[in-house]
Amino acid sequence: MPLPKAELHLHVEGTLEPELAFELAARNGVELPYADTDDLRKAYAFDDLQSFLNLYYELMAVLRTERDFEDLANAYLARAAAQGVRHAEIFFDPQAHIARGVPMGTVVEGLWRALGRSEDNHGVSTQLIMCFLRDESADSAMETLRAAEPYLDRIVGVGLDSAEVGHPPAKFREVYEAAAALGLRRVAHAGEEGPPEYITEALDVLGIERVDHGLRCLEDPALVERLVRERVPLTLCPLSNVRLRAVDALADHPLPAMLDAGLLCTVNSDDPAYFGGYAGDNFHAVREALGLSGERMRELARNSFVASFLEHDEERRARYLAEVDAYEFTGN
Ligand code: HPA
Ligand SMILES: [Zn+2]
Repeated sequence: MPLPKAELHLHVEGTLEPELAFELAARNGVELPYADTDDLRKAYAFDDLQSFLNLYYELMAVLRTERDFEDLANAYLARAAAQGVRHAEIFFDPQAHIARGVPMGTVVEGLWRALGRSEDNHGVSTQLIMCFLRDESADSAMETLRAAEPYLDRIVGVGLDSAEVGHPPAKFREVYEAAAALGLRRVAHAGEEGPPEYITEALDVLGIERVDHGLRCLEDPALVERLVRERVPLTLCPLSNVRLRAVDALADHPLPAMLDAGLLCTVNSDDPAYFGGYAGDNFHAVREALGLSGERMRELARNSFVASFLEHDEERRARYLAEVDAYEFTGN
């Protein structure tokens, strides 16, 4: 049995495996510019975030109907459950679908067909976090928030993703204020490729409660001190960092130093179909490459539940934490 964990940084569109991409392409009559799944997999060699995003947006063309989004989410939830994920807070990118003529309702209702039954079908509790594309305009983000208003009972919070450099968080001040006024939780990608100043700005201007990635905080000791003092969680994605060349190799990942510094680090998969693994694969990989002890692994699992948005159900959080404490260490 794998170590119980929460997944807090997972783009549902990034769980689109090549086999499902071809199946949905055939179902929807979408032509993919790849001969077969092997040919597609050859395109999974990235130099940086943008080279990944190009393929990520291209493959989304196969997602068209509610059933497509339902199938995508169910495929993820089955894999996540098998790797010990007990709770998942799942990002989605509505602007990338709306731009292709797929309405917000199709995306949210389709995902909900899987998420609404996830506890019964997969034993995984879920929440949805709607991300804005930071390389699109602030007006577009605000329109997206308005389009989501009929679905807010299904959305716990907002996030910010896509190409980071050149798109500082403050661009989205008003939309985050509007999201807060609607009672939504707030997170943002910051310090993945962008500078540590973007992390500070996301905290101060956007009022975020968790930092997605946040790796580059290490360049600013005062910021590290603040993140420790304020117990701000970081959702790290180690296999993603290797594939997008934020670190040279997993053995060089600063996770152990970050834990030693007292940062509230969590380990997540980001875009598992593209980066070589799901949540349990990331746990296993850091344990092997960095020689983490069982107690360190347990700390990461505990952190994932501590950092999750389970304030509406503290009993559940306590139950998950008790599962971590009771876990007998053999693998991950
Ligand atoms: O890793 C990521 N970073 C930024 N945007 C993204 N959108 C999907 N995955 C990512
Ligand atoms: Zn991400």
